[in-house]
This record gives sequence, C-alpha cells and structure tokens, in this order.
Amino acid sequence: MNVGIVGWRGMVGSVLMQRMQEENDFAGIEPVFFSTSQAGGAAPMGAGTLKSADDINELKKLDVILTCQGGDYTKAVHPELRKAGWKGYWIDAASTLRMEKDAVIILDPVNRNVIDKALKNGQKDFIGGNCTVSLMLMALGGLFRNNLVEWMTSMTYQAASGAGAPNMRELLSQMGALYGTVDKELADPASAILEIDQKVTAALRDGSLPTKEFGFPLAGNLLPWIDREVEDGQSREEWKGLVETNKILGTEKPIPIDGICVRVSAMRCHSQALTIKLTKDVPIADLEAMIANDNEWAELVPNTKAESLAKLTPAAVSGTLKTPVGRVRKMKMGPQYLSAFTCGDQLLWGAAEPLRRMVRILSEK
Ligand SMILES: NC(=O)C1=CN([C@@H]2O[C@H](COP(=O)(O)OP(=O)(O)OC[C@H]3O[C@@H](n4cnc5c(N)ncnc54)[C@H](OP(=O)(O)O)[C@@H]3O)[C@@H](O)[C@H]2O)C=CC1
Ligand SMILES: N[C@@H](CC(=O)OP(=O)(O)O)C(=O)O
Repeated sequence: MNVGIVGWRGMVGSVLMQRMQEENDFAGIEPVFFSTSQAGGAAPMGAGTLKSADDINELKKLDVILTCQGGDYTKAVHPELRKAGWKGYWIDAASTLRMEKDAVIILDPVNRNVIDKALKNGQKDFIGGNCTVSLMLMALGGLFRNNLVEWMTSMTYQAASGAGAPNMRELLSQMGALYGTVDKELADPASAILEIDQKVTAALRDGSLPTKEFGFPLAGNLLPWIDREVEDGQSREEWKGLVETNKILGTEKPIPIDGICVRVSAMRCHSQALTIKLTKDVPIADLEAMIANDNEWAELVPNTKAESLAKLTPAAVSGTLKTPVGRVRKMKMGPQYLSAFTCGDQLLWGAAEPLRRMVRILSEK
C-alpha cells in the first residue's frame, strides 16, 4: 500500500511520524513523502527525495494520502484529485471535509462500526475530528455507548497548541515578559504583592507583550472565544461540539451538546468540565465502571482532591495517550445530573492518533 504523507514536518505531522515509528506502522506501508515548499530535498527516514505536494500526477499514483498540511491544502488539492478520477483513500487532519456527506469522521475506539460500514460502502474520505470533540468522546465513550446522554454541556480549557506552533512560542514569550516586569520585586520577599500585581496588570494592558499570534495576552489571562463567530452567538469551535459528536456517533436523533470554549495558558492539553443530563438515574459506581471499561485510554480518576490534582491536569497528561476522567459525581440538581472533568493531549488523540490508526486499519484490511 503506497501512502503519500503530506505535512509530516509540521507540528501535528511530527507527532504523527513519531507515533507511526513507535507503533511500527511503516512496516505495513510504502511511504512517499511530499512537501509544498521543499520538493527535491531529502525525504525523512532515507525515503528518497521529497515530491511536490501540488503534483496531481504524482499524488494520483497513491493508494492512500495522509495529510496534516492544513485546510488550505485540502481545499486546493482534494477536489482536483477527485476530478482527475483518483479513487484512493484520503486521510486528513483538517476540518475542511469533515461535514461533507461522503466523509467519515474517524475515532475508531468510539466509532469503529461507522468506519467499517463506510469502508464497506466504498467511502474514501476519512477525516480526523476536532480535538476537543475527539478527546471528550475518548473520555466519555462509555456513557454514549450505553445511550445515557440526554444532553451535555462542555466548558473547555483549551491549550495554546490548538492555535498552532507559533502560538505556543508566543505564550512562553509572554510568560517570560511578564516575569521580567517584576523579577526584582519577586527576588525581594519584603516587596508588596499589590505593587507586583499592578505592574503585571499594566503589562497585560499596555501593549508591551508579544501578541502577534493570539492578538491578546494569554499568559496571566484567558481568552473566552476560539475560532470565528458562527450563528446564535456560538463560536465555530462550540458549533463543532454538537455536529461532529453526532456525526462521529452516527446518531439518528442528535444529542444536544453545547458550551463555551476558552483558551487558557496550557501548552498542549485540552481540558473540559462537563455537565451531563442522563437519560435515566444510574448508580454512580455503574457509571464509573462504564467510563473506565470503555477503552484502554479512558482512565477513571477517583473524585478526591489528591487524585484529581495529581492525575487530572495538563502537567500529568501531556505527551501521553491517556484521557483521564475525574470529578465524577451526581450534581445537586438531581440524580440524573452528572459532572465530570477530563483532560487529554490535543496533538495525540486530538489530532495525530486517529489518523495513524486509520492507516493501520487500511493496511491490515
Ligand atoms: N494544531 C492543531 O492542534 C491541530 C491542527 N490540525 C490540522 O493540521 C494542520 C497543520 O497544523 P500544524 O501541524 O499545527 O501546522 P504547522 O504550521 O506546524 O505545519 C504545517 C506545514 O507548514 C510547513 N512549514 C513551514 N515552515 C515550517 C517549519 N519551520 N517547521 C515545520 N513546518 C513548516 C510544512 O509544510 P511543507 O513541508 O510543505 O513546507 C508543514 O507541513 C492544521 O492546519 C489543521 O488543519 C488538526 C487538529 C489539531
Ligand atoms: N480549533 C482547535 C484546534 C483545531 O485545529 O481544530 P480543528 O481540527 O477542528 O480545526 C483549537 O483551537 O484548539
């Protein structure tokens, strides 16, 4: 199986390459590497030279194209390829094609049935889901699988990486700049905290911090809007919660999901506080067992302060495939109202992992 890989040196692409190597995925495929800017240069893994990612004739030769190059690339190349009669599999991290009728959103631990049905039907476009949605479903798959979610709200705490690699750098530069405004006062234990706070607040407001990428300070701050405005006062990131979750699950009657998406100063883990209206009253121990046993990555964190602070944070989860779920308890609104909190690495299950697993599904077909 020839697999063309586009976007391999970007942030998502680098995580994808690392995971494919760790899982020995390359043993089952013939990789061909492409670039939009460095055609003719050396391909990684000693795989010859890079081909041009815009060369439709080269792309047409492939059984599979695996891209994390971004939405503009997908918009430009996918229709051209299909117009040229290419019948191969297109596996993509970008959101461009997700809601197209013939496209499947892939998250196989949750929707392997939907993927298998699509393969049988001859569908060819397999697209990774939005990071927040995929991480929520990896965590709470057990409740959806048992038809226990009547509706859900998701209040998110999303990392800088979701906005891109330059944004991660900018966040750290902002942190450094803020520290620099008060480093002398911090070194003096007798200095007044309110003066330190005043200086920090002034720096957050006076335009001195680097903000080219985010447009605003994120360090020492948060940003309660992600992506563009859509309708009804929702952001596009919030809109994806309902439409993508229901498409991934293949629900006949859509499950209402809504919330507020917020950017915080974490590096690469998205966290979410969830309120779930259950379809019926189920004992908490049964709910916990459903969550913990649904897949090998959804780890139940006991609802204690010590366990939550040790295991349910970006610091604990970053760089791992775990999607821990904690703060699980019945809420004061009644026995059908459940709270939960989850955290996951948005570059792994949120982006790269579903793609490499789809390649694996095809190579083992
Ligand atoms: N960031 C995220 O959280 C998520 C992103 N996605 C999707 O993945 C796409 C790619 O995202 P991301 O990986 O963050 O994008 P990057 O900007 O890191 O990489 C995209 C491309 O930029 C080019 N590039 C130019 N300069 C450099 C450089 N110095 N280092 C590395 N690459 C460089 C590379 O293409 P070339 O080799 O052709 O020059 C690369 O493939 C997004 O547009 C989005 O559609 C999906 C889910 C999550
Ligand atoms: N929008 C997400 C990242 C992302 O790339 O999402 P999508 O794959 O749906 O475009 C975030 O900012 O955290």
